[in-house]
Amino acid sequence: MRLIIREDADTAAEYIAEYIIERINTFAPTTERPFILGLPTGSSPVPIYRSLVTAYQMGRISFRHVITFNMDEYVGLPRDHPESYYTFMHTNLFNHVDIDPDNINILNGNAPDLQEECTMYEAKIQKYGGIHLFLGGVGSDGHIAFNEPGSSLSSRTRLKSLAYETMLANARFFNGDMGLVPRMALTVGVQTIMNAKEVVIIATGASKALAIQSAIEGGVNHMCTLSCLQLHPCSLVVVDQDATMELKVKTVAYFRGVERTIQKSAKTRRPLVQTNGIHAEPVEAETDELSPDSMSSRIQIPQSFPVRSATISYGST
Ligand SMILES: N[C@@H]1[C@@H](O)[C@H](O)[C@@H](COP(=O)(O)O)O[C@@H]1O
Repeated sequence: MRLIIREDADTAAEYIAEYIIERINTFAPTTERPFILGLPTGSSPVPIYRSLVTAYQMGRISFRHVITFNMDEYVGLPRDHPESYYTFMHTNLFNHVDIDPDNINILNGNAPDLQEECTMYEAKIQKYGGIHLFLGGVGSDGHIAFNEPGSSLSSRTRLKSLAYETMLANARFFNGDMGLVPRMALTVGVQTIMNAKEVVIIATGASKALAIQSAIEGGVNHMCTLSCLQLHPCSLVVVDQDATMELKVKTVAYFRGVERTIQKSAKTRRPLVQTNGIHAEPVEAETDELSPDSMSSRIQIPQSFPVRSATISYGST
């Protein structure tokens, strides 16, 4: 897992938007070989979608050959309800870019047979050969998609009851009225996300700090389903300063050091290392350039240290 820390929510979102643009453009999708993108809802991804729309308007990205699969949808909320995830995605992204409506996949929370809907969704993802990049957010209790605490780490797309904490958090979208928040949702499973070739998570704000601490410094645990990413060969978590508040100084220093090393290596333009089928930056020992105000400046970094390429390169464990 890699952790990228940015000053605030906007710069964290900007980082991810640029990352997605780079991934899609490098992939150079076509009709025969589309890019398969998993997408989340929630307030955290909104600035990412805003940046993607701007990039599209500037001609920097096209969604013509991108196929999307959304993470989840409420059960029983009409599709055109202002708070349905269908409406959210169209308002924030799909209505503003050149995506083919046939390439948009969102679970139907009003399907006559919800189990069948979930089974078909999984099958459709498989049909396309899996998801290339799954973007996600995280709940304050560490849930990913709607995989609430206690979810099976081997779960697939299915019907879930929402946790009280999630309903409380989402009540803000329903005029603060808990009674209006749907109690159930369809959601991709933890394993559905784990099967993506790459997973990128946005987590911003102090309310996510405990979840981030648990997912990064704790063990793999079904009470914080985001922690499953520790087992993913290519996962990236992008946070703002506030979301790091519960992390150890040493943890923050380590991940900042990794990023600096990668940036330095990129500048020297050494040949790329291939890790898990994805291009990675080469490894180089970190020796200097600690900014005086960074937490890392209080930590002694040896002149050189052995680093496994998989530890420090993009797509690290
Ligand atoms: N199902 C969604 C999650 O996918 C999302 O990550 C979470 C956090 O949302 P926010 O970004 O608004 O904090 O909200 C909901 O529970």
